[in-house]
This record gives sequence, C-alpha cells and structure tokens, in this order.
Amino acid sequence: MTREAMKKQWESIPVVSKEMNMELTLSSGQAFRWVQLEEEEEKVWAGTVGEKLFILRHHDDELQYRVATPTSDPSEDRQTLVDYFRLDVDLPSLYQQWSRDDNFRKKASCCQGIRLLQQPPLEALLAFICSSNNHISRISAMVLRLCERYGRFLGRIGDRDFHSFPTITSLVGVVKEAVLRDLGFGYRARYVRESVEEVGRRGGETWLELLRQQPYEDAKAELQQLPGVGSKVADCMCLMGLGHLGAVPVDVHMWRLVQRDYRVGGGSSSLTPAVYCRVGDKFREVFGETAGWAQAVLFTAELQMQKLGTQTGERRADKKTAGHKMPRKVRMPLSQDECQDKRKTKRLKL
Ligand SMILES: Nc1nc2[nH]c(O)nc2c(=O)[nH]1
Repeated sequence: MTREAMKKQWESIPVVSKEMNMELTLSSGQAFRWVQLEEEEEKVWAGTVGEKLFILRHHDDELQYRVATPTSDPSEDRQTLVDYFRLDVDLPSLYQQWSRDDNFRKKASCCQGIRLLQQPPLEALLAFICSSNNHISRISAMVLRLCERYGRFLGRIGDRDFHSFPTITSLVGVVKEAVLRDLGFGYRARYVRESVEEVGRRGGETWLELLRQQPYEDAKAELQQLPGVGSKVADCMCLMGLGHLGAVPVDVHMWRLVQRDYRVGGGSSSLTPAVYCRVGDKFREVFGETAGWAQAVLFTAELQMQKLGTQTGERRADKKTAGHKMPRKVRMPLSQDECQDKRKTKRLKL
C-alpha cells in the first residue's frame, strides 16, 4: 500500500477511551500479529482479521479504520471489527461490576478499556500452543512466519507484507515439522503439526466453531486431547478463540496473585490440577460469568508491571554497561505443566 493510499479517508466507529485501549488490547498477549506502523505521529496498527487487512487507530473517541484489501460491502468491514473487538459489550459497566472487588479496582486503574478479542479459533489455537513459556516478541515472530509460509498474501504496507492466517486445508498434510523448526518453532513444531492433523481429522474450522456452542467444560476437555494443549492453553483458546468468557487461564503469575490477594491456594507449593481449578473457581466466584475477561485485565496489568520493572532494570543496567542495549523481553507467564517442571529443576521460586 502506498503512502497515497494510506492518506485515504478513515472510516469510523464511535468508541470513547474508557471503552477501548487499543494499544494495550493489541499488545498484551491476546493476539500476536498486530504491528505498529511508525510513520505517523499517532499510534497506528496494521493487521489482519480473517481475509481482511486493516489499518487501525483510536482517535477523537473513534475507532478509525481503513481496509487495505478490496471490499464488496463496507458494512461487512465494520461488522468484522465490531465482532473482533466485541464492541457490542458495554465495557465500562463490566469494569464497574468487577470493581466491586477492591483488588481489581486497584490493579485495573492502569488498564482501563481492555477489550477481550474474539479471534478466529484456528489462529487462537495455534498461537496459544506457541505461547507457553515464551516471549510475546518470539510468539509474534513464529506466528507471522507461519502466515508468511502458509497463508495468502493480502497486501504490502510500507516495506511489510501481510498474509492471512492459513486455513486448516492449507496446513493439513502440508505443514512439516522440519520447516517449522527452520521457522524457529523449536519443540513446539511437533505440537503444531500434530494438532493441525488432529483438527483436520475432526472437521477443521467447522469442528472448532462447534466448540463455541458446547458448554465451556466440554469444549475445554475436547481441546485438551490435542497435542501441546494443557489446561492453560485450552483456557486461552476457550476464552479468546471460542468466546467462553468464564474460562480463566491460570499461570504462575495469576496463581501468585490469587494466593496473595484472595488467599486461595491451600498452602500448596505447586500449581497442581486441583489448585488450577480452585484458582479459576475463585475468579468465577468473584467476577461471575465474565471472569475470563476480568482475568485478561489483571493479566495485562501484570504484564505492564513486568514491563515497567524491566525498563527500570534496564535503566540501571544501561548506566553500568554504558550504552550497550539490553534486550527488552516480556516472558509469557508459565503454564501449569511448565510451572511444575520448573519446580523439579528448582529454577522457579514458588
Ligand atoms: N489475557 C490473557 N492473555 C494471555 N496470553 C497468554 O499467553 N496467556 C494469557 C492469559 O492468561 N491471559
């Protein structure tokens, strides 16, 4: 897309900032393929939803967008974004409801307007398989390379190419572990390939869509039969790919938070399956049927704190290393299984 095309008129959907924090929503580990364009003064994001390439910004209490792919029906583009950001949900009312909890009120003050994304299920599944014990920047690199290799070219903005997320038919029987390893997937290459094959056998995207209609517990149990899908990955997928808003992903950070702030954990020193359930149940008790969305807000607050901590550490280190650039990485919180593995190797103090 040329600079001239970039200058074309923005379409808009009214959304005040209390209802949407685009920056934190798109950068806090829910979705991994949005990129920030650097050429404008304001924060502008580019990314794809389904087969559409969007450019987005939040400006003047509006979600403003341009579609870089040809569109036959402009109202469809608008609806795609309404669905993706769940703009039909009154977020300030939800925050008000969750804020009856003192801890939430304190922690969420830095993170107003976190929308829970409604992502295409196959993309959510494969991205979250890549997410455990990983950094956001690395997960993004892996998922973008997967799209580049197996997705459809949708357009170019500046010097960047954008691709759709591959369909299950473009992956089944095609995706090779060796290729994924070359793309940097490491041990997750096997999980991705095997899960692709299994989803294909079960009916592909249609099967995943059917999991939306199933009760949360049943959908989660089905997902956990896939290679590389433990409790946390299944819950991320249920929440951000299938719309089960009561699904609560639990990692070591959420677990610590719940132990500290809600006194749950029963003195256990490891995140066992029983403790995992207790933590999720506590969230559901406090936040009701939208507990997963409340978790996404607290998760974002936690990442923000980590980031600030890293930046503070960086500044200190910068002084010592006189100009050597420190890597800025935000590690995805650990899944339950990894948490237990780490305990075995005594690398994680719990
Ligand atoms: N909102 C959340 N996003 C996540 N990404 C990821 O990898 N884990 C989580 C999570 O627990 N919550």
